[in-house]
Amino acid sequence: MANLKVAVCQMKIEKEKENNLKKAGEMISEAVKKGARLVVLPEIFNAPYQTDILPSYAETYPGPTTLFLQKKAKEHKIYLVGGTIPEKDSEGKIYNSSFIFDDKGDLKGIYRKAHLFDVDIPDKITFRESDVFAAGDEINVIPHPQIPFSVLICYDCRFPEWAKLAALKGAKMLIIPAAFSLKTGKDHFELLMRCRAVDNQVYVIAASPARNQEASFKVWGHSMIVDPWGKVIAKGGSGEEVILATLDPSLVDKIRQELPLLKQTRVKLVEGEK
Ligand SMILES: NC(=O)CCC(=O)C(=O)O
Repeated sequence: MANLKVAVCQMKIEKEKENNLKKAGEMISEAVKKGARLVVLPEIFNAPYQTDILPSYAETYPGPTTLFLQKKAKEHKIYLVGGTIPEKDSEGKIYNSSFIFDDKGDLKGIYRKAHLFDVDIPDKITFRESDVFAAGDEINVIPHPQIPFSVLICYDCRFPEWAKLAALKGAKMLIIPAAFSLKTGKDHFELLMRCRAVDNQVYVIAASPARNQEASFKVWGHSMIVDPWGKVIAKGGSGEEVILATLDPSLVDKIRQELPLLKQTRVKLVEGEK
C-alpha cells in the first residue's frame, strides 16, 4: 500500500467568517503544493470558539462553508476533513460537526461531537458547550482507500471507549479537530493524543487552530501527528503553520499483528458479562 502524505492547517481564527474561509483556502493550497493528499482543518474553523456568538455562525447543510469545503476538495482532488463548524439541523438544533469530503468533492460523512466540553476548573477554565450545542451520538468509519478513519472532536478524545469503538469498527486512523484550551492543553494534549494512538494502534491527526491572543478562548495549538506506536512524527508550535507527515498504512497492520490488542479486547467483560 502506497504512503499517504497528510497535512494539518493550523490557522488563526478571526471574527469574520469570510476571512476564515479565505485563510483556510490559502493554507489548503499550501498543503497541496507540499504534496498533501489528505488535509485537516481545526475545530470551529469558520468562527470564534465563543458560546455567546456561535449560534449566529450556524449553517444548515449545504451552506456557504460546506460548499466551500466541497469545492476545495474537488479542485485539489484531496480528501478534506473540514475541521468543524456550527451546524444547524432541520429542527433548529445546533451541533459541533465535521464534514468530510473525498477527492471528487462527494460528502463521505458527517460527524457530530458526542462529548460536549462542559467543565469548570477554578483558575483554569469554565466552559459550557451544551449552552449552544446538542450532542451527537454516532461514530462512523470513512472508507478512505488507504487508511479508513474516524473523526472525533476535541473533548471526545478524553473518552477512551469512544475511540476504541471507532477502532473496533475498523478505523486505522483517528482524525481529531481540536481546540484545546491553553491551560488543559499544556498538560494533557500530547498525552491524550499519544494514548489514543497507542491504545488503538492507529495514526492520530490532531488539528488545532493557531493561538489568537485577541480571542476570549485561547487555544493551546501544537497540532500533531502521531504514529500507531505512539511516536509524534510531526508537531506544530502555537502559531499559524501547515504541519505535514507521510503515513505508512502498513505500519498499522504490522503493529496490530505483533501486539494484537484489538483482537484481545474483551468487550463482553467491559460490559459486565462473563
Ligand atoms: N474544544 C474542546 O473540546 C476543548 C477541550 C479541552 O480543552 C480539554 O481540556 O479537554
